Amino acid sequence: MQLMKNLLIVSATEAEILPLLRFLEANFRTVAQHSFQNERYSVDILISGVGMMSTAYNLGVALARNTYDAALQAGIGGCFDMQLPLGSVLGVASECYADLGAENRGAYIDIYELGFLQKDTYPFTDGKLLNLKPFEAGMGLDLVPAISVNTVSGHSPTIAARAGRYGAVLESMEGIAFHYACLQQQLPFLQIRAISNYVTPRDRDAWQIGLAIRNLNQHLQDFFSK
Ligand SMILES: O=C(O)c1cccc(C(=O)CC[C@H]2O[C@@H](n3cnc4c(=O)[nH]cnc43)[C@H](O)[C@@H]2O)c1
Repeated sequence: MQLMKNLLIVSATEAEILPLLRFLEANFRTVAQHSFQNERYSVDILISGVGMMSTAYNLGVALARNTYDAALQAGIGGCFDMQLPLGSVLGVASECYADLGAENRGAYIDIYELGFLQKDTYPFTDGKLLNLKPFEAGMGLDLVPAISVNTVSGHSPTIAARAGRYGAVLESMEGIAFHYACLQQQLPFLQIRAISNYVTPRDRDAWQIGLAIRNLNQHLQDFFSK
């Protein structure tokens, strides 16, 4: 007999996860608001808010209230690699802070150089939060490095500095909070991001948010339809 898996899906905004919500409403039993079940899965959807602080708080509350077998973070994100098509869906192999530190005129001093955090203090490994055992081995996605920011990169010198320093493929505003909480709880996890925009000087008209949300949610629906 197969045991039911208890999953938490975290999304910053309802818009990013609305198609999956509609799918679950239509195909699963609704047991409470944003809480669904079928024979194989119990799925809670948490709208965590944009940014690391509200994600950390709301995720902490959810993890204190319930016991989960795994957590997914599903959202859109910016991409440093222009060879990857907009709308591509990727998993995240590692996360790191990219704007927690101090400015020194044109230079950036990170939290480690400032001496407030050690690069290898658990759950950090060389300053990164690694996902070494991704949920369902990454759900068929390519796994890439990501950074988290409070301020979306939108100025050429900042973009060049962050791209050079971290070698990341993806940028979001919540990923590190999710990795941190899951690693601390020793909870299997996977962060999934669909590329809504390239990380360039701000050009909101070029963002493909609808395409990214469709592809992200299709990937999740395919997973629950298997
Ligand atoms: O305008 C809309 O219709 C809309 C619908 C759903 C979501 C949004 C967002 O703006 C979500 C913000 C969310 O996206 C992540 N994100 C996207 N691109 C980047 C980026 O280049 N750098 C950092 N974060 C990015 C971020 O995690 C926000 O939570 C709009």
